[in-house]
Amino acid sequence: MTIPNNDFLALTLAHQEAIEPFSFSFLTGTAFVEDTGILRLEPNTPSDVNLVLSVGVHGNETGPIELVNQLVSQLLTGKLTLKVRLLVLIGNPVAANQAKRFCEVNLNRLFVGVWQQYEGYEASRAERLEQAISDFFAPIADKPEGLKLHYDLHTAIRGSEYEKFAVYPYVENAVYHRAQLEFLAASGIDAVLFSHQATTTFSYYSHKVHGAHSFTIELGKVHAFGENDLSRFADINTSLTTLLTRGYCPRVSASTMTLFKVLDSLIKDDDSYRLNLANDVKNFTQFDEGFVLAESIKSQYLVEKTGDALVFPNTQLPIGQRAGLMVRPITQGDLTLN
Ligand SMILES: O=C(O)CCC(=O)N[C@@H](CCC(=O)O)C(=O)O
Ligand SMILES: [Zn+2]
Repeated sequence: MTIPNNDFLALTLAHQEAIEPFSFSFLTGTAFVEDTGILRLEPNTPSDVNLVLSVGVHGNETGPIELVNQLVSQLLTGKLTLKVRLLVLIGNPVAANQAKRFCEVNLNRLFVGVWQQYEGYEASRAERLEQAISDFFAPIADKPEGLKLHYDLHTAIRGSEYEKFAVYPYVENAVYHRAQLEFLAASGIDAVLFSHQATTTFSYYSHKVHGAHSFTIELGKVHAFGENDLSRFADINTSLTTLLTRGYCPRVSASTMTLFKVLDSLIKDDDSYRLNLANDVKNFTQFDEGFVLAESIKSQYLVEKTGDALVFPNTQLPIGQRAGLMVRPITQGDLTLN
């Protein structure tokens, strides 16, 4: 058995809950469909590069799903030669079939074991996705030369002053990886946010638990299946193609990217919680010092310094969840890079 038409996305959507595992050979490797939306490709020639590409952790963020599905198809048909170990994860196939961000709970808040506190589809899917990554990295546990990479590709709910941006998950020693920043620059990323605290996102999970170089990467605005202009992903398509077929991360100077440190997470603390901004305000909109950006009967958030900006504003979520990230521009000189 193979993947019909080399279309892993179609197979996944047609078997959204489960699929019997199967494997087959293709020109430059072996493919293992391990579960629905979980595909491992092993190259014929051994590689120290172990790459996880996850997409559709939010079901309605279809652009990256189409992009990665196209790359997988090109590998399976022999148009591209596989030179790295690759794990492709379509995060939330059930929500994707319903064109929804999630069914019951936001999957991207359930990692690092938080799924244990929940029941239902997303909780079991978070457990399955963590297991898939653990299994994928297991063979290189004792190999210091093994490079672990995880790029979790998303699209954002609203427009953005920086169309493409990455979230660098919290790094305890605050030493950041120059080569990975340069890879992000080569991938057409316009801005990077450096997280200030541990979270329960997928990218934080693979960094914290597996020591991977891991990022949430936002590639533009959400569109429905079939309505994405894949030419807008040309830079990351090229950089991922180089990584897959040559086995290294292409790099250009990181100086093209605007860098931000995350100052605060805004937390929805009550049903009365609201953000004082128009619905169509873009990510990275800046505010003046003292502006009351968020308020509820329990709290008020005043902008600390003129120029501080807001990313991911959203109040359509349960109490206790993140309603936005406050960020402030920094320079490369503010960072320790290795
Ligand atoms: O546009 C939005 O408001 C959300 C887009 C999105 O899904 N972003 C991720 C970021 C994850 C991270 O902080 O690393 C999310 O909210 O899960
Ligand atoms: Zn998302």
